[in-house]
Amino acid sequence: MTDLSRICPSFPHNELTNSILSSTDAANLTTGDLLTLSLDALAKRTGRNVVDLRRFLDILMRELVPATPAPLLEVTDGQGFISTGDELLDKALGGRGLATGCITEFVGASSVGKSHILMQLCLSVQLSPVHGGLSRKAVYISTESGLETRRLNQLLSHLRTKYPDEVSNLKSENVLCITCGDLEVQEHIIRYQLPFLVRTNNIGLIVVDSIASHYRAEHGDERKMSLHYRGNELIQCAEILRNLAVECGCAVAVANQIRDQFAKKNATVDNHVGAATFISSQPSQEETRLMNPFEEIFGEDADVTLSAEFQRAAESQIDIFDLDYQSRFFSGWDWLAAESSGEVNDLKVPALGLIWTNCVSQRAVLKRKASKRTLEVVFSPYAPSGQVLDFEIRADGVRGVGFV
Ligand SMILES: Nc1ncnc2c1ncn2[C@@H]1O[C@H](COP(=O)(O)OP(=O)(O)OP(=O)(O)O)[C@@H](O)[C@H]1O
Repeated sequence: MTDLSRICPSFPHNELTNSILSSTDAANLTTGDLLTLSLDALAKRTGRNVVDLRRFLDILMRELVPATPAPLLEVTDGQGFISTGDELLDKALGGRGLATGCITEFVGASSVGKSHILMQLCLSVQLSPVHGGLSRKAVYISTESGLETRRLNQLLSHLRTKYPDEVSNLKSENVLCITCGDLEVQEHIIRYQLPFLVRTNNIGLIVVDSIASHYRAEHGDERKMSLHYRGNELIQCAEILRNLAVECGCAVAVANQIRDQFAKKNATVDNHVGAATFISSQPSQEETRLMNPFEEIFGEDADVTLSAEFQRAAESQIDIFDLDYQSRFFSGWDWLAAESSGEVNDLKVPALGLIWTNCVSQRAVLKRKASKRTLEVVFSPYAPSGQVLDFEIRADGVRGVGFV
């Protein structure tokens, strides 16, 4: 590869890398091609199998991604923040809460607490700056079941009790709610209605809960989801959100329910065919029941979620590795380590790919194991990554318990 020695002088040469490099050279591929083409495309162009290519790419990515994290941005005078209302949660996000002017993504499985945090922010933004708000309203775009007004009102009444001097500012009407029934409506709203709403209503926070559900619903059943197809739609919506954040000085917070794909415990993932790794068989009812340790991850809904998702995956032989390879890398999931330790049984990747990751300035991953919930900022210009905060969901909001 002609440009690799220039871009990555420290690239390690061994039997595997030299052999792949000779194939990529022959196919005239640049380092950029290697980072952007799908594994399928690379396999076709080089005639190499995806397992070797993946190993090679993992090595390449490790070399390219600096071992020391980039320094955090200094907070400038113009930079706004919305406090989450919880000191530890604010700290996890960099000290003062959710930054304005960019997109922050909260990633996690169902019931982990994404909506709770987002609702809390919809109220916090209404507080005056002295209490961590912006004295502005919020737009809540719901792509699922709509805004849970009962929960919002519960949070609201707690906040009003906490800040009696802010009662006149804190109103549920200050959370403008839009529900989108399908992807077309979602895109139409983000493209046309949202900009008008934000510019004319003193909006300090835009929430999308959740960004991926319609993309998953409308493209999810295809065996190979096309990142290119989704990418165009996504990039345009993300650009609108980001531009509004910058132009209007508001924060954008999106929930992203991770895409959950399953393989049976103890290496059922056994069949590498081209870019696809197949889940080998549909589990029996008994097997499905036995796998309900997944409840730890998915909470009380695990029965329903797991069996339905698993069966769909097994029936359609969903390709679990071809999708979102880069996204998985950026979300810190180490395929090689998981493979070698035989833990290829808990595959959870954000539903959207690299193209979406590139639009997001901050990503916080929420996890749940039994009753314990954690939040970790994976990347952020203001918060150090790797800090894991234990948190609880309470009627008065999300509360940090302590850093792990
Ligand atoms: N009023 C409430 N008070 C306390 N906890 C609540 C309240 N309403 C819901 N919960 C709990 O909060 C948890 C998190 O729910 P939440 O809706 O925030 O999850 P989520 O991550 O947004 O899930 P999804 O992706 O399915 O929307 C759930 O376990 C739920 O039972």
